[in-house]
Amino acid sequence: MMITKLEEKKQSMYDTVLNQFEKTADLIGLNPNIKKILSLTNNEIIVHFPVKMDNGKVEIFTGYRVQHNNALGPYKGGLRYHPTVDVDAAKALAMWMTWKTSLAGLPYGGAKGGIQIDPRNYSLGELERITRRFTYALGENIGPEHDIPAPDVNTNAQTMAWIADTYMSTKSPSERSQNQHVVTGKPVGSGGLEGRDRATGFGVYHTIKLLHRSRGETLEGKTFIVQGFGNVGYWASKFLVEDGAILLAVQDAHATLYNAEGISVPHLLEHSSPRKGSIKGFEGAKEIDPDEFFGLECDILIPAALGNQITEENAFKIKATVVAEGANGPTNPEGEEVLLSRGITVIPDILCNSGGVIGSYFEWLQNRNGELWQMDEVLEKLEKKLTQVFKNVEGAVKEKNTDWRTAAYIIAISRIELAYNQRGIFP
Ligand SMILES: NC(=O)C1=CN([C@@H]2O[C@H](COP(=O)(O)OP(=O)(O)OC[C@H]3O[C@@H](n4cnc5c(N)ncnc54)[C@H](OP(=O)(O)O)[C@@H]3O)[C@@H](O)[C@H]2O)C=CC1
Ligand SMILES: O=C(O)CCC(=O)C(=O)O
Repeated sequence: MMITKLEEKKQSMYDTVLNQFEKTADLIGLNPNIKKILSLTNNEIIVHFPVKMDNGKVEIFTGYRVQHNNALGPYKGGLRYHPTVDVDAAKALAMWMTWKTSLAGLPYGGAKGGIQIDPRNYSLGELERITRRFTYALGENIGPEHDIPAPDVNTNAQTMAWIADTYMSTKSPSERSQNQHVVTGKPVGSGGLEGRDRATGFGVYHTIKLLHRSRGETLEGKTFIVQGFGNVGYWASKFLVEDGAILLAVQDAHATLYNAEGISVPHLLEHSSPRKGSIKGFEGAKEIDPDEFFGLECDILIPAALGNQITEENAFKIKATVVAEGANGPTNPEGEEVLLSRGITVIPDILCNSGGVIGSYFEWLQNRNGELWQMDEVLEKLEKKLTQVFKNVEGAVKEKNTDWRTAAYIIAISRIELAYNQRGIFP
């Protein structure tokens, strides 16, 4: 059977996460029974549901929720609306969530899902109806103590508000308010956490800062380039520039922009927001060939878009000395081998972008306890938690004399192994 380019890409995202897992499992001598369990996903839920479009016609949509593992707590992870969403992509992304929540020491497992659509093709009203029908179709496969979705690519606080409202409406009046934490990343005012919007980007920035600090450097004058100017790319850029770094180039799905003098983050946001997120046409930078992006001279590269962007085909071009993975799975194993052999430090996704799920955990606690946390309190707690997680990984890098991803995986997988062993199931 002929494999299309797109299918090859999706296939390799799942291969990537399995390769990373198996490498660590072998390194730490993971109990073979636990290895078997973690190699597979617990549940793969696929739902088909009808939605009436603005023109009166009915379209059938396909939605996914893959629950990888819940040894440490309820399943947790985002929902993505994108044409590349399918069961393999969701499996890979769900596994990454398991490692991420474990590494961060959160009482969660890992899940991911979404709908295979390009949301740009639908009106706001249609997106609302699609989201509500998807939630209804998922039914009790999600739940505040069972599986808690959150925003990911092309979903946001509004999407989460529709999900929470639909899910809560299926409960009896007395139970409704106890179910608000069925999703995190909600709008502030509807149970959302102050600061969850910036939590992932803040984490990307903070881990980059900590890495530089551990080398006796600051971010003042450091140059960086960002792929993706959505939630993660924007907030990471904003915090970095506020700390003295210079944004040289930005790439999204529609354009690649470059300015040797630095790109203004607020101006680029102002330009891109009303145009549904695209940076194309921004006057504060020149548009360059997308193929030039990874080879640009800079200190830090932040992939903050989709998976499998840094591969053996372009890793040799990268000039940055630090790759900070805002996206999930942006580097394939072959690409990483090239980066490491060239002395480039990779801050792995499960550490670098973990600010998002840590923020989600705070929101979940806030809802569960009927509290309202303030922005300064949230950012302080987030910074403290991220610093602790970073130091744990840094310690393992030194102790095991290994790269950052392997160190992070050793911690994450060992914690899950310990939980299984403590239950006494696998002598
Ligand atoms: N949101 C969160 O809290 C978290 C997100 N992540 C990960 O971060 C990444 C980005 O997520 P998020 O910022 O939320 O998503 P958004 O939807 O907010 O933004 C996605 C960005 O990626 C760009 N993009 C899409 N396809 C391509 C492409 N082929 N080449 C270049 N750029 C592209 C989009 O461009 P365009 O607008 O032109 O389509 C957009 O700028 C994902 O990998 C996600 O899983 C990880 C942890 C938490
Ligand atoms: O906030 C969350 O629960 C998960 C966010 C997410 O999807 C991710 O970290 O990749």
